[in-house]
Amino acid sequence: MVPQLYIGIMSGTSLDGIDLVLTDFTTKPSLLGSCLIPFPASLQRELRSLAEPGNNEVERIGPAEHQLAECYAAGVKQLLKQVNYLPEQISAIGCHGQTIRHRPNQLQPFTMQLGNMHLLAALTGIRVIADFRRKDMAYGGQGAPLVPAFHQAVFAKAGKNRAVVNIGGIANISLLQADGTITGYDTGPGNCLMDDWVSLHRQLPYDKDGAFSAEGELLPELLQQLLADDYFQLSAPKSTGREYFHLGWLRQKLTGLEAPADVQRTLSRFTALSIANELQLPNLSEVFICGGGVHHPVLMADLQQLLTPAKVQSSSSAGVDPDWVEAMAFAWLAQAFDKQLPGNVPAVTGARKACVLGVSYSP
Ligand SMILES: Nc1ncnc2c1ncn2[C@@H]1O[C@H](COP(=O)(O)OP(=O)(O)OP(=O)(O)O)[C@@H](O)[C@H]1O
Ligand SMILES: CC(=O)N[C@H]1[C@@H]2OC[C@@H](O2)[C@@H](O)[C@@H]1O[C@H](C)C(=O)O
Repeated sequence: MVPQLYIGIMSGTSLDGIDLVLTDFTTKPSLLGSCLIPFPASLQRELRSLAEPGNNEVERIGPAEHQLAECYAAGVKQLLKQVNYLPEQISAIGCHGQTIRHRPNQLQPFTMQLGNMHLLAALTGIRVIADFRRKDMAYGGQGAPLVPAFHQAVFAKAGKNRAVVNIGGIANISLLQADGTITGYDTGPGNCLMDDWVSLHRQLPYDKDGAFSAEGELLPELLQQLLADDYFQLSAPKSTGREYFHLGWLRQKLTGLEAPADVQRTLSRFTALSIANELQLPNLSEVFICGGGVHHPVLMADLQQLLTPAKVQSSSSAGVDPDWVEAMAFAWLAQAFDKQLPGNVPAVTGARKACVLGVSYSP
């Protein structure tokens, strides 16, 4: 059997760094190695700033894409060294790129992921598959979320209603039903508002182990304000991003008199509720959590309380490391491209048809 080794690269909305995995798809998907490359601080600042509509973006995108490709390539080199593989043994890299704008609902919808993929192919000597979202959008889809097809491939179990929840910057769910049907969408913020708030008040990049949330008391009125936002009333298909859920959005809901720790506690409850409200299915037996939110104990405890009797657990209990699911999904999408299999799920994104997603960049 010819080995099918694919590298997946994901740098998500949290901008915490670049996730890389080497995945073997020769039989069932198996993780051979992984690493996280932090962004140089200046690039992280620039990407954060490019994700907010501002000035002179065209001139700034070029160098940012170049530097991003260099960081992705350095990550690939580190990963290959770590697992002791050579570039020529790798079938392809599936690279998500860095989302700086996602506007699926306007008259001329668009989504933009940065990364000079030609340069990544040239620097690594490995073929790159990228630009996964825009074909789905060309057929009327949201272009997101795209992980549900991969979630189905690895988490679905005949006869069981299961849900997979990715809690990154933004949270998205996949509902894998007993009869094989699949739905899913972005539920709203994952960690992004908690990250913004703890960074403002404690100068920390994130609420490590939920410590700041655990200090505060729930503010029921604020919670209702947050949940009353229009996004939560929209029906699926729907997807969102940092251009919608950001500090300015949160500030509009505050009186200014709240204690910071109470706001943080309320944000973690709000995140849990905005996810759990979408998972109220009869006979939902298991909920698998992946993404960085799995490490936030206050959030996880709230989710378990809100979803009982379903069992809320890390995706590791289904044999998939929660920190690498998204990067594995982009390795999986690259192998789907090579097999010319559809990567989107029209019932999820709203696209008019199932499509092979991605564009190939040869070295
Ligand atoms: N020990 C921890 N305690 C609390 N929160 C944590 C911990 N570790 C990670 N996180 C949270 O997880 C976030 C990163 O999650 P992840 O890497 O899944 O996001 P992402 O992939 O960038 O986002 P998205 O899925 O929206 O693209 C951090 O910003 C932080 O909020
Ligand atoms: C436009 C974009 O980058 N969306 C991301 C983001 O992060 C989580 C959520 O919002 C999801 O819609 C998507 O990522 C995953 C990988 C997806 O497409 O399934």
